[in-house]
Amino acid sequence: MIAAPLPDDENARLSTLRVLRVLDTDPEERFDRLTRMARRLFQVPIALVSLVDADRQWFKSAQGLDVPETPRDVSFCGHAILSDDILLIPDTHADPRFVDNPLVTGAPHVRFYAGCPVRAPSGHRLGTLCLIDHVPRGFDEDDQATLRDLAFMVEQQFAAMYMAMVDELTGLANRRGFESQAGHVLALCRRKQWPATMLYFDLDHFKHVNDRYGHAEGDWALKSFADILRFCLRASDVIARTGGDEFVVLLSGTATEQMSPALERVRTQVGALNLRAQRGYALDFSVGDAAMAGDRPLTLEELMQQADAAMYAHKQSRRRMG
Ligand SMILES: Nc1nc2c(ncn2[C@@H]2O[C@H](COP(=O)(O)OP(=O)(O)OP(=O)(O)O)[C@@H](O)[C@H]2O)c(=O)[nH]1
Repeated sequence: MIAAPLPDDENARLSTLRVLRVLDTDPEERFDRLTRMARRLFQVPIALVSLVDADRQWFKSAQGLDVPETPRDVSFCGHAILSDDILLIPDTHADPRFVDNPLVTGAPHVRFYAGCPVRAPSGHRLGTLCLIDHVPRGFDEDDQATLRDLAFMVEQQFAAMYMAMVDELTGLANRRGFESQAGHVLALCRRKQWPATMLYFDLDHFKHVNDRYGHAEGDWALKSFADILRFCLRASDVIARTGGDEFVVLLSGTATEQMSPALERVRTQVGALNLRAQRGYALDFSVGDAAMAGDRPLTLEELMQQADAAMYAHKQSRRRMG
């Protein structure tokens, strides 16, 4: 058996999957309708919407299969997300990548597989719409076109989820996405009595960038700052653009005294960007923090309010200093 290599965009792909907050959610009719349709149209026993997570493939919708997930290293879909086109295995017994795969030699005895990648609007391939049969079979151009159409309909459902949770300009979570993700992470911290720190960033004199250099330049600055946050923080930190030039970050398992290196990295990268880009203005920000100690639980709203107030105080003090 040959396990699939990781796609080049694996980190960004996984963070898109996290932002969607779709993993381990209940079945939904809008996806089940499409897998039912696929099973009927192609006369196959199994049709799935599979999402490829770090170590597993998890099924958002499964017709004809009773397990909610399988390990990633045995998954066919891990291979299918490596390209934009359909992965077609007419007979697994004739394919050295799959002939001794446990999903072939044991249940569900995959003999035929066709998987069409399903992308988020950002372009990252999240998983597939796939068909499985217990006997080898052909799959002509017409079948492939139909599978692509159905996969497109699955993509539209993910696009709707994505738009509700993601800031289109920067690809970070939006306010709603942040509240959903951060709420979940904070609940985990409270349960485990881990500390957490919230950072609230607001760009300085950003209106001036828009007014003087134009909206497109303002957009570039916002995207650049978002990239810096992504680069400087851990994949497990929740990062969002919650308003025009406002960004928030929830660092989980991090006490206030441990968050300074992360903040220093952000400062250093913003300084480096200003030197490198020479756009005629210097990007700068005010920032406030709020901490939750492991033994003193706070709500997300309380943390956000405290961090916002601290940011405002920082901005005022910078203004006074000129
Ligand atoms: N280019 C661009 N600008 C935006 C976007 N959303 C909001 N803005 C602008 O962001 C600016 C936010 O300005 P403010 O927060 O009021 O003020 P500021 O100039 O940053 O001032 P201080 O925060 O007090 O330093 C406004 O000019 C908005 O029009 C966007 O998506 N793209």
